[in-house]
Amino acid sequence: MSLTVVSAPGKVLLTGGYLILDREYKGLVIGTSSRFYTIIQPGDNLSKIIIHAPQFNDPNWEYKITIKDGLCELSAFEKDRCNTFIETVLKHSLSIIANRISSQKFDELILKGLNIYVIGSNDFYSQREQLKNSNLPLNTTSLRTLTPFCKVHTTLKQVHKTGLGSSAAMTTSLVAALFVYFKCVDNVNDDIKERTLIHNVSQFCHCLAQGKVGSGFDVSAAVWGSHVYKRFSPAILEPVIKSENNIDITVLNKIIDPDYKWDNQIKSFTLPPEFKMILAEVDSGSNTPSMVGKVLAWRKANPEQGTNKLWNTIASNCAIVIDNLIELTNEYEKDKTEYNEAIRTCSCVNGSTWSNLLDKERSGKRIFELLYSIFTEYQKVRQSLRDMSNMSDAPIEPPMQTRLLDACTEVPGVVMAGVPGAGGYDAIFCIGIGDKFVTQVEKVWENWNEMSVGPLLTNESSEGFKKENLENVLGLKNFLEL
Ligand SMILES: Nc1ncnc2c1ncn2[C@@H]1O[C@H](COP(=O)(O)OP(=O)(O)O)[C@@H](O)[C@H]1O
Ligand SMILES: C[C@@](O)(CCOP(=O)(O)OP(=O)(O)O)CC(=O)O
Repeated sequence: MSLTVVSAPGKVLLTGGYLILDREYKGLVIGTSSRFYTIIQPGDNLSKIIIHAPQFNDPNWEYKITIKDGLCELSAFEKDRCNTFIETVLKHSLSIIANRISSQKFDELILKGLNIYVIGSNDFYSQREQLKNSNLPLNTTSLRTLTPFCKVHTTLKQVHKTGLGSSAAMTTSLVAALFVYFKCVDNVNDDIKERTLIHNVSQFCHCLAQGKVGSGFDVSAAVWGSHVYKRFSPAILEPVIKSENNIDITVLNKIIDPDYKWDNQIKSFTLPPEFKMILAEVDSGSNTPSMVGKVLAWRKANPEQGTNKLWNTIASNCAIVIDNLIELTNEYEKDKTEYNEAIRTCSCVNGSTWSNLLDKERSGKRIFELLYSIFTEYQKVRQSLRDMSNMSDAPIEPPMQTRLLDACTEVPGVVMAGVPGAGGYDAIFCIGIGDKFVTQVEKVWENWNEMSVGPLLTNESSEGFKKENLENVLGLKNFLEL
C-alpha cells in the first residue's frame, strides 16, 4: 500500500530573539531531536480527507474537497470544529500541487480521498500531568518510561505546549508529505530546489494561518534544521497575505517557486563535538504575555533609550558566540586529541574559572580562549536581555528565571544557559560540554523550589524535514489501522 511519512524537527532559538524580526540581524536556531510526523495513506471515501491527531481527546477533522478553477475548496463535515493550520495547509498545498502536476495524476489520488495522521514527539507537549497521575517524579527517568507519542489526555486547545514550535513543524511536515504523496517532488531529502519549494509553501501557509508574517525562523528550522538565520523580506509574501480570501493562484505559484526572489539566508550549523543542549519547561505560575508587540513598540517609541545601540550590542555579542562555536568545530578537525583533552579539563570546572587556563603556555590554549569567550559573551547577551526587560517592561529574562539560569551556569561544564526565543517564564535551555553537567543540571532542576522545572528529553539534531521509513520510527506504526 502506498504510504508516505515525513518528519520535521522542532526548534530552539538560542540567540537573536526580537533582533531577527529585522533583516539587519541574524539568529542562531537549533533543530531538535523531537520531530513532528505526518503520515498519508489513500482514503476509502470519495474526495474525503480525514485528519487524525490520535494523541488528543478530540482526535479527528474531516473535510470534503472540491476543485474549482484550479483552486481547492475544503468544507468541514462538522462546521464548528476547525484547525486553521491544517485547513490552510491542505487548501493551499493542494491548489499548488494541482497546478504543478497533470490533472489525471492529481484526480487519481484525490478521488480516493486521503487518510492523514499528524503526530508529535512527546516533548512538544508537557507531560507533567501524565507523570503526576502515575505518581512519577518530574525527571528524565520518568519521561523515558512513557511510550513514544503518548496520549496527552486533553484536547488540542487545552494542551500545554513546551515551545518547540509544534505549528511550524506540523505545517512543514504536512506540506512536504502532501508534495511527496502526490509525487510533485522526487528527491526531497537531497534536492535543494525541492527543499526550497517546500520551505516557500510552508512559510506562506504558516504566515497565513497565524495571521501575520513573523520572522519565520521556526519554519526555517523545520525545513533546514540548525542554522544561522537571516529572515526573508516580509514584502515577498505581501501580495498573497493581504488578499487572504481571494488568493490569485498564478501570483501564488510565482511566489512559492524556488527561483523566486526570496532573500532569506541560511548558514548551516551544528554544535561543536562534545557539546550538548538540554531543555526544560518551567511552570512558574506566571503566564508570559504576548511580548513581541510590547518590545517592538517600546523600541520604536524610545530611540533615546539607546535601543538601536542595545540591538547592535546584542548582535555583536551573539556574533562572537556563533563565530566561536564554529571555530571550535574547526579546532576539533585540526587536532581531535588536543580538543578532547581541553574539553575534559573545562568540563570539570565552572566556566568563570576557564580564564585561569589562559595564562599558561599549554596546548589547546585557543580552545580555552574560545570556550571562555563564549561563556562571557553569552553572559553579556543575558545582561542586555535583562536591560531590555527592565526598559520595555516585558519579562524577557525575569528575575525568577535569572536565579535559575545563574544556578545552572554555576555547574561545571556549562557554557551557556538562557531563555530561548522571545524569553519569558516558560522555558530554559542549557548548553554544556562533557557528560557530567547533564546530571548535575538536572539535579538543580529537580530540587528547585521557587518554581517547578520539568526537563525535556530532546537534544540538538541538525537535520531538517525528511522523508522517513515508517519501520524506522519507534512507536509510529501503532497508530495506523493497517
Ligand atoms: N498534534 C497536532 N495535531 C493537529 N494540529 C496541531 C497539533 N499540534 C499543533 N497543531 C496546530 O498548531 C497550533 C498551535 O500553534 P501555536 O499556538 O503557534 O503553537 P507553537 O508555539 O507550538 O507553534 C494548534 O492550534 C494546531 O492548529
Ligand atoms: C521574538 C521572536 O524573535 C522569537 C520568538 O521565539 P519563540 O521561540 O518564543 O517563538 P514562538 O514559539 O513562536 O513563541 C519572534 C519571531 O522571530 O518571530
